[in-house]
Formats: sequence, C-alpha cells, structure tokens
Amino acid sequence: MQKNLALVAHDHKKPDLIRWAQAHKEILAKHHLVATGTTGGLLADALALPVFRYKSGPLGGDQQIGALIAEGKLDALFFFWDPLNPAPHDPDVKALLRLCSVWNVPVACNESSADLIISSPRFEDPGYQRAIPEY
Ligand SMILES: O=C(CO)COP(=O)(O)O
Repeated sequence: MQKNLALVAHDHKKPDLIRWAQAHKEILAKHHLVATGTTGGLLADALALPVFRYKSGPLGGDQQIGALIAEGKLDALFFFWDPLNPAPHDPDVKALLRLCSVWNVPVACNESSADLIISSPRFEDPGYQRAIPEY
C-alpha cells in the first residue's frame, strides 16, 4: 500500500538525508514523497523521483507538513534536523515533532532510526495499521 512519506533535512544534514534516500531509493520509489522546498528539490534531482515540494522550512514548510499530520495524511516523517546549529524557525521544528507524538506518526530524526523504520517488516505490511489516537 502506498504511503505518504515526508523527508526533511536542515542544511548541514541534507547530504546525510540524500545519501540515505539514495540507499533506500527502491523502497521510497513505491511511495508518495513530500518534502520541504529545498530538501525536496535536492531529493528530486538525486533520486530522479517525483517529490511534492512544500515551502522551505523557514517559510512555513514544516507547518505545512504538520498540517498533513493533523489531517491524518502522513504515514511517516524522516526529519534529519540539526542539533548543533540554531534555526530561525525552531518553534516550527518543535511543533512538527510534537505533532508526530500527538498523532503517533513514526518519525526518524537520524540515519539509524530511519534505517530501522524503513527496514521494519511492518513498514510494508498492508496488515499493519499504526494506532491513531482518538481525542
Ligand atoms: O528548514 C527545514 C526544516 O525545518 C527544511 O527546509 P528546506 O528543505 O527548505 O531547507
């Protein structure tokens, strides 16, 4: 079953995310990919796959992806955020990560977590449904 996957990386982490995405291109290609603006452009070029691009993170892209989560339209987030450099839109970053917890959306903030999520047998098991909280 095709999932909606979001891929996002801060500038210093973009090379890591692109390398990771190239290594997992075969699986990613089966799904619908969305990204923040700059990350999405780099991914589309590197993977030669369609990637729907929202606005750049500092201009609201994180919030747009957060809206997808709130609407139940995102299945996983791969967000390689930068723990060593401050971002002007840090509140948006925090809000996006918070919504993953609110809605029990799998989120990987680094390469090893991303590896584990994408290689999980449950990732492509059509019989697996993550629990969606009722509020
Ligand atoms: O800032 C970002 C996520 O917080 C990413 O935005 P870009 O992909 O546009 O660089």
